[in-house]
Amino acid sequence: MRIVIYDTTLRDGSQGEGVNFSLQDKLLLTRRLDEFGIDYIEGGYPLSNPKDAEYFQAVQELTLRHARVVAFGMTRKKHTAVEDDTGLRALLGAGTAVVTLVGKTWDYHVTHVLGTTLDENLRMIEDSVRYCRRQGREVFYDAEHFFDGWKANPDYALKTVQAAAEGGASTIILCDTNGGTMPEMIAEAVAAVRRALPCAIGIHCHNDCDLAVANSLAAVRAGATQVQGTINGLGERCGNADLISIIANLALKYGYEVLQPSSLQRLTEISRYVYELANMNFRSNQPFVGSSAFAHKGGMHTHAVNRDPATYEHIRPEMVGNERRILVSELSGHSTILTKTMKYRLHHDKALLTQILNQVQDLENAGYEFEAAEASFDLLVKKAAGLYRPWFERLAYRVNIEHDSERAPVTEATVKVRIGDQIAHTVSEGDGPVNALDGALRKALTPAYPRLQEMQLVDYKVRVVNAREGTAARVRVVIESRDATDVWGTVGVSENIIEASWLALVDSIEYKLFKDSETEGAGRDHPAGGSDV
Ligand SMILES: CC(=O)SCCNC(=O)CCNC(=O)[C@H](O)C(C)(C)COP(=O)(O)OP(=O)(O)OC[C@H]1O[C@@H](n2cnc3c(N)ncnc32)[C@H](O)[C@@H]1OP(=O)(O)O
Ligand SMILES: CC(=O)C(=O)O
Repeated sequence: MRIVIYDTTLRDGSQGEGVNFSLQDKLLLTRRLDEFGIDYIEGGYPLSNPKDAEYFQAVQELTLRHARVVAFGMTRKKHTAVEDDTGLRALLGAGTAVVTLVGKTWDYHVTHVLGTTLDENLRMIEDSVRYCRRQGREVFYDAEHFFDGWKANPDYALKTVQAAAEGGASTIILCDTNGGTMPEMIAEAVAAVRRALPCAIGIHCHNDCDLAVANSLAAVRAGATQVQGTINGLGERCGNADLISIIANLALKYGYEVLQPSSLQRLTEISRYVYELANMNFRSNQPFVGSSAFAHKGGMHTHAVNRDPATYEHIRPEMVGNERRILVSELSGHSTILTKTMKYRLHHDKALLTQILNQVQDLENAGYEFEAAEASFDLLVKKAAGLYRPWFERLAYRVNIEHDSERAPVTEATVKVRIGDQIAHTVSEGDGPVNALDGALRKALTPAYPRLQEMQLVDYKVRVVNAREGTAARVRVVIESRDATDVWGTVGVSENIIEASWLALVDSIEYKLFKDSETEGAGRDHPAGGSDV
């Protein structure tokens, strides 16, 4: 059986705190959602603002393969003729073949928010739906607060959706607008409405009890055939139902047909695209698509996963476009170290693996953390295995910050290193100490290693690791770097934040030099004429 997926990231998603899509963002996302295979894309609320109204004009220029774009609006104002209602005029002006109308279900909302009678609300619903139908639109009807209305006054709640059906709505979507309903209640009400109405039923849940996904699935099990939600669960208050989890669960756990055959493998990609577009951080523990969703840290887990991933994975990560990761930490056992050092073929040397494991545990005890610093771990392994030869020798560094009342602080770093038999002594200014050190170190090294120009530092995180010691506490600095092909993390720990940054920075540069020499052939560019790796 096929379940229709209705995405409201561009409308309800943008009602989430901190979410604001530009017109260009909205058009880009429309194209991506279409490519991903979404059936209906709710593009916005044309009455609300000029950007949304403009979107519906601009979107007509896009050639979409599959998705249908939907405009959203509310039922006519009380005691207003449909032809004179500005909301309906804006909705129809959007020019979409499908419109979604939201109307009131809960009697309390009708009397206290709309300030009208129960009968007038029924007329508002039926008139509005019928009018849009007469204008040639397919109409979806969002029954706002359906489940609260059902609890308070089920007869009236049912009359409101019957009015929408009378008006000609093709699908009635039951909304858990306040997100406070439990799954059994959702299932019971959906089944009851399904028995009472001739049209298709949909579900639209909010996540205030962290149940929006479970509630949406319960509704489908009770007969709903359309699911509304947003990518990554963006939306008002605690958000909407997360379509990422809904799509994966419908397809993989229940075997429903959803979207297109290739959509599932693109789930991780679309999730991350929306985070990027919304300028939000990824949620690493997000089910199915988070970077930790298939990350194994506990030594016992890694041991078993090496034998068969199904021992600690409910699905194969590639089914949703994600990947398995093995994390190194103080919780690692020999199997983790073995897996992470596979490329060095150290499996025969149990003593060395134990030495590396002990070193990781000691360093983590001293404040290091290798989970996000796999490049520093790689250098540690090289050193322990005798595979490390320095690309340069660090002789000295100095950082100076000058600040007077006349101008903003100026940071200057000086670095002295030996490369082969040459000494390089360089100076650089920067936005801050790390930026200045990075600049000076590169100035010193780039003439010998030009490919360092390809890399850049993309993230810098600092954390106090033993806060009770006050200013003598150690700090951990994690730096993320990237070049055209890879992203890597390095770590440094010290009582001095600049020294911790320097350690992480040097690791980052050394890792890049080793990485390039390993891909291009051992020894390339190495001042000693070749490394053993
Ligand atoms: C559950 C949902 O998420 S529904 C979507 C909610 N989304 C938004 O509110 C975002 C976009 N909203 C907006 O841009 C504005 O609120 C607008 C343009 C829709 C309306 O703006 P305004 O006319 O200034 O009204 P305002 O926002 O103050 O109040 C809402 C009005 O809608 C009326 N209203 C609310 N729901 C309905 C409905 N289903 N049918 C008819 N009228 C309704 C209210 O009674 C109120 O009208 P009143 O001031 O005449 O009493
Ligand atoms: C329609 C809608 O967004 C809601 O009821 O939550």
